[in-house]
Amino acid sequence: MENAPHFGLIGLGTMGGALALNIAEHGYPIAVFNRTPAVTDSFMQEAGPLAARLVPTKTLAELVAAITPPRAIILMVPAGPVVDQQVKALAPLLQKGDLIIDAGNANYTDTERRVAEAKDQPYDFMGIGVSGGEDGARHGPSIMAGGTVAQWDRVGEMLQAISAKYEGEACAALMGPGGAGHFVKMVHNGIEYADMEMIAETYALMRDGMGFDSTGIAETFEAWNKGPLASYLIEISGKVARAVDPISGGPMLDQILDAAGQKGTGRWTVIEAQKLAVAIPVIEAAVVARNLSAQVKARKHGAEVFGPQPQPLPKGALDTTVLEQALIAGKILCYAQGFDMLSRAAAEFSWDLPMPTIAKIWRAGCIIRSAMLNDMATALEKTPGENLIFAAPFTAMVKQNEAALRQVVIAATAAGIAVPALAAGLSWFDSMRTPRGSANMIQAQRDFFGAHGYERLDGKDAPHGPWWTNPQG
Ligand SMILES: NC(=O)C1=CN([C@@H]2O[C@H](COP(=O)(O)OP(=O)(O)OC[C@H]3O[C@@H](n4cnc5c(N)ncnc54)[C@H](OP(=O)(O)O)[C@@H]3O)[C@@H](O)[C@H]2O)C=CC1
Ligand SMILES: O=C(CO)[C@H](O)[C@H](O)COP(=O)(O)O
Repeated sequence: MENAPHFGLIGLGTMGGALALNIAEHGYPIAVFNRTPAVTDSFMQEAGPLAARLVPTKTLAELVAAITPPRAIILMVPAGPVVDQQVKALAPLLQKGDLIIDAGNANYTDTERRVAEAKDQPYDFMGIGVSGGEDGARHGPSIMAGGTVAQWDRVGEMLQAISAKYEGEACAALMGPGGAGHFVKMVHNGIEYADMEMIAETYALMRDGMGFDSTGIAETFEAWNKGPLASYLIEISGKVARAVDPISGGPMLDQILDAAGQKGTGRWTVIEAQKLAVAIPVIEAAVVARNLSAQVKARKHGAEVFGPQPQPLPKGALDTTVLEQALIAGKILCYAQGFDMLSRAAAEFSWDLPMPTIAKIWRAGCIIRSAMLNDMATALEKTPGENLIFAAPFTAMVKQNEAALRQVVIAATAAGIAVPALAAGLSWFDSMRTPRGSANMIQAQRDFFGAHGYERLDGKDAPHGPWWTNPQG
């Protein structure tokens, strides 16, 4: 080997193996370790010429010994206790200046804790969010790093080298200290859930409401991928709609159980949004939809008791242009909520989250990459602190597509086709343009039963009442 490695990686699974090859391909020698040694053997056998820049090791001690200090060791293992176990096992082997980088989908609160714990330890700790799936990890992911400027100065060059490039710009950047990188990755995944759910809702409308076959559905997604909705998720939706089941010979989608899995990042986004008291109803609806999808038996029982839904839409109720416009509106509303959550978190945690940069590093490499993110980056740059729906060109796009979103939600609701995320987006939008809402009723109720007080519109003093403020029971 030409140069001894300064980098190491633990966990040669889907992401870790691909990331190690990507790092080696960019000229950084790297030592690798996997819990199951046979995986390391087959990884090395399949590495081809890149094997020359890889050092396979069979114990953690061997791994550490193979890396020249100061070491940077990437963990690509399941989030949660496994990360703590790995850190605990590595700690006695490390020395001052060594750095552990958790690149999995950690909960940002765990990252904050691990950074704090590292202060009394020989090693340093940072958490980075990586998006792009296996292909992204291998050929260029989007990387949301959390840590100090000194840590970024140390590993940022490598992270930028291996990251995706958007018109030559690296899709890797420092988000802020501690858990900031994992927080941004968490919100990325929340948006990913919502994007996927809204696409699935348009799929249901085409399949159940409009009677499209899989070819019609695939052709629609393919056409949308040439317009404002152009994105990785629309692209793969077209591909999965076209895929044929090798067993039945019919559409693959028709053979897949309608129960969505989830590993937690979407749920965490919703939990953190509630803690911040920020409204992200499209993402919340997407998480709820995954929860409901898993209730396969209950949904079957519901159909037996109440009669099955959905019904086909009346002929001509919707067309693919209206559906596309509804999805454009829903997508903008969802991203407006996601970016709002990020800016509220930045204020709450005193993080200087680089909002335009976040949109920029999501333009390539990550699962939610899309054509729209370039305009979002510009909008966040030109009108900092402004909600995306109030920023050009998105105000105009929402105005253009709002009627279609309403038409779709009304038609779907009438036919019993559940569109929770699209409907949540519309409801949020309606709330955001209602100057006189209904919360005066809530304030009056709160004051009635709990003497919680309220503000008068005319600004005059209003201690309580005039209702009964101490009801029995
Ligand atoms: N898959 C994806 O699209 C993405 C995943 N991520 C995140 O990346 C991380 C890794 O995911 P992924 O590569 O998909 O997972 P895989 O299941 O493919 O790989 C997991 C790796 O962790 C190792 N591992 C599992 N349990 C232990 C343990 N108890 N002790 C030591 N090593 C262990 C496995 O080793 P062994 O071979 O011995 O089982 C394997 O190398 C996760 O945090 C995930 O959320 C992030 C972005 C995208
Ligand atoms: O981080 C990712 C993509 O960005 C992973 O693929 C993650 O597993 C997706 O989340 P879930 O498994 O909950 O659908």
